[in-house]
Amino acid sequence: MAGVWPVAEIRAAEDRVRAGLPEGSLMARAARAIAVQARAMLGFGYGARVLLLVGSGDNGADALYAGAQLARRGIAVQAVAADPARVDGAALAALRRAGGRLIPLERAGDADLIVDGLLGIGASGPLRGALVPLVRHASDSPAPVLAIDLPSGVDPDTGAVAGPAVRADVTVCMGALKPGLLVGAGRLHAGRLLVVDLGLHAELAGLTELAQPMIRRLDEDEIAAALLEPGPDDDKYTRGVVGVAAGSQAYPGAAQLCVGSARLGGVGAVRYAGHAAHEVVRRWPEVLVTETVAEAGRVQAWVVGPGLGSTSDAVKSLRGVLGSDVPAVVDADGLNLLVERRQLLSDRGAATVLTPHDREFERLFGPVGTDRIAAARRAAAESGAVVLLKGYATVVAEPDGHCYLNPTGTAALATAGSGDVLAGLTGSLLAAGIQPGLAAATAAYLHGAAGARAAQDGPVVASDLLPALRAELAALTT
Ligand SMILES: NC(=O)C1=CN([C@@H]2O[C@H](COP(=O)(O)OP(=O)(O)OC[C@H]3O[C@@H](n4cnc5c(N)ncnc54)[C@H](O)[C@@H]3O)[C@@H](O)[C@H]2O)[C@@H](O)CC1
Ligand SMILES: [K+]
Repeated sequence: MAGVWPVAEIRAAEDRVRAGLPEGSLMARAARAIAVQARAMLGFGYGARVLLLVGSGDNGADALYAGAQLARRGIAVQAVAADPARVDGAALAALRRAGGRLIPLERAGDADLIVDGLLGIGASGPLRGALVPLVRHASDSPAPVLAIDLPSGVDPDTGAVAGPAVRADVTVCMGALKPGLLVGAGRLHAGRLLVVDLGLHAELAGLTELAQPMIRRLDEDEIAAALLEPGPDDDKYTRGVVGVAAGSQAYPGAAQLCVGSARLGGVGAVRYAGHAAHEVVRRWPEVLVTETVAEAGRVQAWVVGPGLGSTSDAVKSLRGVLGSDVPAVVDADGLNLLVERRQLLSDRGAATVLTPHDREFERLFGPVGTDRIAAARRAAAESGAVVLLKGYATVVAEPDGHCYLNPTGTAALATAGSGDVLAGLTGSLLAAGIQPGLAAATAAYLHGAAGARAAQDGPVVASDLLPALRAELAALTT
């Protein structure tokens, strides 16, 4: 399990760990890890050329100490400083002793690797002053980029990028994951993530005295563990039945896609209620169909909304689902109908999962803004529902503030019908008995992984996600 920690908590944990160690040893550990990764990226040693971009804080000092280690191995190391008068003196002396040089940007030659040591967790606001041309230099260079702790220009807590920012191939993250590496534009800028163990995690757990970190990123093993496998005593009812109230005469495809994925989340059966019953049963003969939610019979969770439209029948379906005493996923048209009917949420006894994209979110809760985690948390607290805020990195927030940041996904998932598949899958995981926040996070993970899998074979349309989901589930559970 990977905890993700706000900068203030990481700093507090670092201070405690540092207090119990000899001076400089944390930074030495950081520098070693950076140098090892730099050499791995170079693929060769002697004669390679490395350019360090050096800021005025400890991020810059990390770069200089790592550069010193590289220079000792015969690598030609040049350093350019944002402000030469404010670089860490001891770190610069170490680089010079090892044969590295501080030069003005104009004299920087071609490099085989650029190390971004401009800003780490001390960053605040958009890049200022001399940092901007240095970041431009990195963007214009064909050399791969290793970012120390965080790509400079990315907000450590939110991932927001408000101006020029480093695009890293690899980010060597110090001690603990920061939200900015996993969410918003920051995720795109971070590239591949490696976390260096600085002994912070015990301190972080102790500081917060929480059973679970407030923000988490689930890994493959946790997803596999969340998926409940049927036992020998299970039948179709004990495994859970999911109800789908989606699609309409105008949008029968949304019903087919939503039901298509609802079949895959480990339930024993799927019930469909709506005006696309004919199309659903033609595509998926195993599904039990009715015209209305009231006629559908017992289910353990509902999905309502995809392709539902805004007719009086659509409103009836929404009321029927939210009036039930089982967990429900509300997506797409269901969310739009909720805007004028917020009472339906506050009257609920059972759990609700809302799955908005940004525009749907804005209609219900106001603008998302640059802090996607804070936005999802605010909406969850306000609505009492689990809020799954879709995006390149999907955020799932629970009403008490616990969050999951989804690590999977691909831009290829921004395609019509993709959300219908996500909603159906979330509903079936709920019906199978998984807790709402975990069900939403698991669905986002599987959906993202299925998208990436499907994208390997070419352009992705939503129907492709169904076989890819099956393959993903098989890979996880066998
Ligand atoms: N504290 C520790 O024990 C450790 C810290 N480490 C490194 O230290 C880093 C944090 O160091 P610092 O706290 O010195 O902070 P940073 O090195 O991130 O930068 C702080 C400096 O940048 C300037 N700055 C902030 N935002 C700016 C902006 N938008 N434009 C231009 N300048 C800006 C500030 O005025 C300040 O001088 C971590 O990210 C990590 O790389 C590691 O060495 C591991 C150990
Ligand atoms: K950096």
